[in-house]
Amino acid sequence: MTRGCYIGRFQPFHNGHRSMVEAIVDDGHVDELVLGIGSADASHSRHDPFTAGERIMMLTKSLVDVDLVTYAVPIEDLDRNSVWVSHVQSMSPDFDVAYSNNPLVIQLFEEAGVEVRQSPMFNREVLEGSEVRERMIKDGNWESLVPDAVAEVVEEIDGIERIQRVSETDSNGV
Ligand SMILES: Nc1ncnc2c1ncn2[C@@H]1O[C@H](COP(=O)(O)OP(=O)(O)OP(=O)(O)O)[C@@H](O)[C@H]1O
Ligand SMILES: NC(=O)c1ccc[n+]([C@@H]2O[C@H](COP(=O)(O)O)[C@@H](O)[C@H]2O)c1
Repeated sequence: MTRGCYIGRFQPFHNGHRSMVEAIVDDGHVDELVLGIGSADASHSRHDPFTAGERIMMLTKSLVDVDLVTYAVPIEDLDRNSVWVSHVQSMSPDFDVAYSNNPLVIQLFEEAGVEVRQSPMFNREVLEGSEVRERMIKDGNWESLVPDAVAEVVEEIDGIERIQRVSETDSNGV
């Protein structure tokens, strides 16, 4: 039995993330997949509007039809990159391979001796968290970039009102 770990902030979970999970399933290398919710402690900002619990709802409901056992595990950030992989391992079920397209994450796992697999970037011109958040703030068409289940969760939690309101006072970038 082989288990993988795919870490992301998922702010929000979008169709690029969903395509990456589908690529992991098609790859056939793992039987189970841990979804690590990075920056789990962050919420209520332009860059990180949604709580870890809300992100767990988004990805759990978006992946009900996927033929893979998945576990969502919140992972808080640490000040020290050098011990971050140990921190991830301490919070997660054991895994044999990490999935990421993030250069720093890839470097940290490889330096710790963990095999890393990447996927192609899917339609990255628009399938990017910052693009989805920008559209949410500007009342653009963000729904087409996320699974239907994510749009439903955003509606349930009044997510658009939240991100628009925090953006009025949060001058950091999306
Ligand atoms: N369109 C995509 N295709 C393939 N992988 C993606 C895509 N978008 C994000 N990823 C990968 O998924 C992981 C988690 O990404 P993350 O949650 O940071 O999303 P993001 O779209 O890069 O968001 P942000 O703009 O908020 O940084 C990273 O490894 C990232 O490279
Ligand atoms: N030192 C640290 O806490 C550390 C290091 C590398 C990645 N991370 C986190 O891992 C996640 C990586 O996800 P993304 O690929 O979505 O950026 C982010 O939440 C990021 O903050 C944290």
